[in-house]
Amino acid sequence: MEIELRKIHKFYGPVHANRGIDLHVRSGTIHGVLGENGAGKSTLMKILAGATPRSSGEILLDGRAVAFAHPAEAFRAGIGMLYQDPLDFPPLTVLENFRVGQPAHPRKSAKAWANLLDSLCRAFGFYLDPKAPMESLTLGERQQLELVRLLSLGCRLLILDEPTTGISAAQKELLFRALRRVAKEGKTVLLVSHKLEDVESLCEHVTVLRQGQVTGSLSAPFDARDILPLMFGTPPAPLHKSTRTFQHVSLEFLQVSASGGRAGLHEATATFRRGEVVGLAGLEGSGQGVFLRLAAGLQRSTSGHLRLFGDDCTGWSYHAFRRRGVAFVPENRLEEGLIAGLTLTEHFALAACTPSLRVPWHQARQLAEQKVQQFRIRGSANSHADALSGGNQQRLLLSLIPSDASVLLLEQPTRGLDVESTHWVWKHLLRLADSGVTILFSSAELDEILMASDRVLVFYNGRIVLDVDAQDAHPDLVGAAIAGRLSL
Ligand SMILES: Nc1ncnc2c1ncn2[C@@H]1O[C@H](COP(=O)(O)OP(=O)(O)OP(=O)(O)O)[C@@H](O)[C@H]1O
Repeated sequence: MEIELRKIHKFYGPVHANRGIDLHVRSGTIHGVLGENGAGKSTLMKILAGATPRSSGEILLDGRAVAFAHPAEAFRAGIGMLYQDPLDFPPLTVLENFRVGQPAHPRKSAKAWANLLDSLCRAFGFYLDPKAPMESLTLGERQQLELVRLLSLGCRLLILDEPTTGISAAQKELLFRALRRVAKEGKTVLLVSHKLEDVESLCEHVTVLRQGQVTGSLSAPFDARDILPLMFGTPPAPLHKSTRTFQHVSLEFLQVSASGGRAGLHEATATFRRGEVVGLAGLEGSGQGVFLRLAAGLQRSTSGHLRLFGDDCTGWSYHAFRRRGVAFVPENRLEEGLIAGLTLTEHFALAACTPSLRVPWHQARQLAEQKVQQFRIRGSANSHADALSGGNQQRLLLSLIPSDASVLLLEQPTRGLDVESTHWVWKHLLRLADSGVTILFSSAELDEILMASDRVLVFYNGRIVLDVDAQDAHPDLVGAAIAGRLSL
């Protein structure tokens, strides 16, 4: 399917998110759309997928002008979009999710649907248990299911919004192989990303957006020196880490085991100190998620002990951890971290958690306005959390971290952020660490782990298999540990 977008404009009230965008994508190609946070990429893709109306401009599919009032219309025209957080139904099984949107075949048995799913998965090298509850799947697996579902429904243009954030390197490789195959079969793929490496390894063409406008279109082979100025104007400043020493113990894990995730956690022992930044690496579901949630009181251990500032905190509730200064920033911003439909002011009013029944609106509003400035959130105190771009939602989440936090636990703190926002987030976090906050974070990006950590813990199959200081954390060593080729 050949796509041509002409002079697309989109206003969200006063926000001019797309400012006359032209985009031409040839049939059977993989085309990248790159841009920093808030550049207008998701808006443009949502317009193409019928999820939001354009303010003006034209869309041509195979030379024919189209107008979609609804995603279902775009879908019927062969356009499918795989969102950053796939739009699936967590309480349903894999097979039930696969059947969503499929035409009714009263005589087609569950077995026949399972066989269809199985054959599609096999073709791409995916393995998905049709009976598994959706909520037990990793993000990468949820993506795989959505991909085969969209293809089985006859999509000829696949739009993927930041598909490689939060998935493992192995899952990324599988996904890229699948997308190359899809393009070879003549389908068109649009890949929205911040990551040059993804575009370099997958795309034949790339269009770069900045502040709602196209700043350039390039064809492979790409050179980062050409692309970065198109994305950011001037290249972002490199991250500077101060050298710190760590003495006082804040958090301890002593032989802690727990169930949950894909591999659970087995006899984890580790000690963390004030001011230390510790990166938790590992393939998705290798135990690092369970580890963070245990430290936040969101999950209970089955054996072992946890200590917080010397006190045994095994079995404490989330609120007990919270009262002792533990703050948790989840990966799923809109599902767990923020509340869609509530404004920034309402978020600060909720976070204030006063024991009285009176809501401190005035203070909450002032705080929201102050944080918008301080965290450079593109929005206002009245903006709804779900109306912010992904990067701005992350800034809002960080601005909600209580000022008295002494242990900060973050899942994928820069997931979906561009290079500049990633640097901004880390500068902010390292300032907190400098003031004595212990920071534990998980990330699917090895670069981020190596860039920001004072110490690296690698999880494999539910166990900590490597615990090293940053200066000894060579990419080869950490990579081998992640891949399970190392045991302590
Ligand atoms: N529903 C909405 N209501 C109001 N403003 C919006 C809405 N959706 C997006 N915006 C604004 O439009 C601009 C472009 O946002 P968009 O999500 O398209 O950017 P993006 O390039 O996809 O960013 P990110 O990579 O951070 O997701 C931003 O300023 C954003 O705050």
